[in-house]
This record gives sequence, structure tokens and C-alpha cells, in this order.
Amino acid sequence: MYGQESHTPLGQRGPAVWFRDRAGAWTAADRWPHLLEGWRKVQAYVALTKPRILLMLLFTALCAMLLAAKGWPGTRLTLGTLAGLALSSAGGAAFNMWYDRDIDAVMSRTRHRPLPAGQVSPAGALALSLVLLGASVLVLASWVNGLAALLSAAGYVYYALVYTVWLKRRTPQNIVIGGGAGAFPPLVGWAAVTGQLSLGAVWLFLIIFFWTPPHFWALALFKNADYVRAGVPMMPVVRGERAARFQSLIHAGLLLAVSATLPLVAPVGPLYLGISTVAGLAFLYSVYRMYREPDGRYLWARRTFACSLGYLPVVFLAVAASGM
Ligand code: HEM
Ligand SMILES: CC(C)=CCC/C(C)=C/CC/C(C)=C/COP(=O)(O)OP(=O)(O)O
Repeated sequence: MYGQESHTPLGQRGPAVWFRDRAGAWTAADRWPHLLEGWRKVQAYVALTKPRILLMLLFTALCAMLLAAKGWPGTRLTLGTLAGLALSSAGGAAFNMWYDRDIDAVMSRTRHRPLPAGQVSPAGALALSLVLLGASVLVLASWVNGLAALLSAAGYVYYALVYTVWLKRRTPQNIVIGGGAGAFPPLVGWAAVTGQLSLGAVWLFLIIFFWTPPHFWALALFKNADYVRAGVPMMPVVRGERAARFQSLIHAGLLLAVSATLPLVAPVGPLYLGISTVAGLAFLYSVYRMYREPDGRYLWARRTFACSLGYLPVVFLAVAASGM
């Protein structure tokens, strides 16, 4: 190479090294094009796993473990369970992205995902999904226990096959029934600690189960055009906004009832009851305002979606605190 090297500005294609050629003109040469390409691929594969949702799923499992163990369940068990569950949830998300690549390409919210954007091949996404599922079963069966491995694989199957393949494009009840998939993590966490399931675990499952419809329909209301374009029969598309708003209210009411009765089936105390009641009433209020909002207005729908993202960690934190 000729000439002296200068600092490395970030160009269109990433870090470059600038040289003066023999004639004295500045020219750029990419230093790490392959490294950069590789890094972009890794980022695309990570995006296939829906990482932010994954974190919330893991958080609910961890809180269930803390309650089931009535304290810290042990570092080895905790890491093994969260690693195994992360693998199956990530695998489920990659399967969903693989199967839904056609509709993701026509929805504004999802058209930049790795498959529609052409960053990952369909075969690559499916392969990743299956490898992750296999790795999850191996990790949980060898490191935790058979029931946790079975439940985590069942969560994958529920999300991939029952929700994504079977229900999502067929019925406006897709979220109500399919929402069960995202409620599996507390079951996995509970089974990891105790080796069995109990009513307490079922109640934690039900909290996420009843939380899911208002969480999703709030978003579907203000993203309705996307689902119409993609031909996905979400509640606001098929039954109309009124039905989606009303059904959300019903589910938020059931959510409050289930969360308020957790102390009857699990060792949670007054701190939990106080926090979950305040959070539940706040969420119910938001869903009620969304219900009262006229069609075509989405201020409270947006607020309810945001509120749903705050509600779940707060309530599960209260669950975890009861176990400590
Ligand atoms: C059938 C069940 C569910 C459906 C249909 C659903 C749907 C959605 C959708 C469409 C989004 C917007 C994502 C985006 O902007 O691209 C979202 C965001 C989110 N969901 Fe759900 N969800 C479900 C269940 C869950 C569950 C069980 C959890 C966790 C326990 C969860 C956690 C989250 C989080 C943390 C976000 C915000 C993350 C982000 O902005 O990427 N969801 N959900
Ligand atoms: C225990 C275990 C393995 C659970 C895995 C379950 C899992 C990843 C649940 C998440 C549910 C979810 C975010 C659905 C998104 O709906 P969508 O896929 O219709 O949303 P999209 O339009 O954003 O793709």
C-alpha cells in the first residue's frame, strides 16, 4: 500500500481506510468488508428472534421461578432454564417470521423484517428455527428437567403451528386461542423449579392469557389498515372496531379477576395484591377509555398498547417480590 493512513470515517459501506495514492489523491479502501457483512447477517438473524418480546417472555419465566422457589432458585438452574426457554422462544419467533414472510412483506410495520427485506433466505430462517428448537430441548432436558423441556417445546409448537399456521389466517379468535403460546414461559419456569405444575402456575399462565387480547387488539385497532391489506382476519377487520374494543374490555375485566385471585392459589402476599390491583385498575381504565373512544379515534388505543407493555412487568415483578 502506498501513502500514509488517515482516520477511518464511516462510509456507506462501513469503516474504510483512506490512502494517498502515488499521484497524491485520497482513495478509500474497505478494511473489513467481510467482517461487516457477517455482522449484518448476525443482526438479521437476531431480528428473526423478536428479541424485545423474548426478553419479556424470559422475565415472566424468571418471576415465576422466584415465586415457585420462594427465593433465588440457584444460578445453575436459573441460567439453564432461561437459556433453554430463550432458545425455544427464539425458534418459535423465527418460524413465525419464516411462515408469515408473505404477509409481513405487505404490512408497513413488518416489511423491513429480515425475510421481506431479503437479508436472510427462507431456508436459513427455517433452519435456524429448527436448530433452536432442538438446542432448547437438549439444554432443558439435560440441564433442567423433562417437564420443563416438554412445556417449552409445547410453547414452540403452540406458537408455530397452532397460532401461526392454523389460527392466524383463519379466525378472528386467533389471538384469544393462540395467545396461550406466549403464556407458556411461567409454566416452564415453575416446572423447572418444582418438577411439576400447580394451580399457582396455571394462574400465572391465565394472567398472560387474558392480558394478550387487549395488548394485541389495542395495537390492531391503530394498525388496522395493515391487516386489511394483508388479509389477516383480526378482530377489528372482521367484526369491526366496536367488537374489538368490547372484547378487550371483557378480557381486561377477566385479567383483573384472575390477578386478584392469585393469592388463593399461590403464596403471594398483600404487597402483590396491592400492586396488581392498582396496575389492573389502571389498565382496565385505559381499556375502558379505549372502549368509549369513537371509531376512527385511537388515542386510547395507543395508550392502552403502551400501558399493556408496562402492566405485565409490574405485575410479574410483584409476583417475584412475593417470593423473595
Ligand atoms: C398472540 C399473542 C400476541 C400477539 C399477537 C402480539 C402481538 C404484538 C405485536 C404485533 C407487537 C408489535 C411489534 C412491532 O411493533 O413490530 C407486539 C409488541 C410487543 N409484545 Fe406482543 N403479542 C402477543 C403476545 C405477547 C406476549 C405473550 C408478550 C410477552 C410476555 C408480548 C410482548 C410484547 C412486547 C414486549 C412488545 C414490544 C416489543 C417491540 O416493540 O418490539 N407480546 N406484540
Ligand atoms: C414458550 C415458548 C416457546 C413461547 C414462544 C411463544 C412466543 C414467541 C410468543 C410470542 C407471541 C407473539 C409475540 C405473537 C406475535 O404475533 P404475530 O406473530 O402475529 O405478530 P407479528 O405480526 O408481529 O409477526
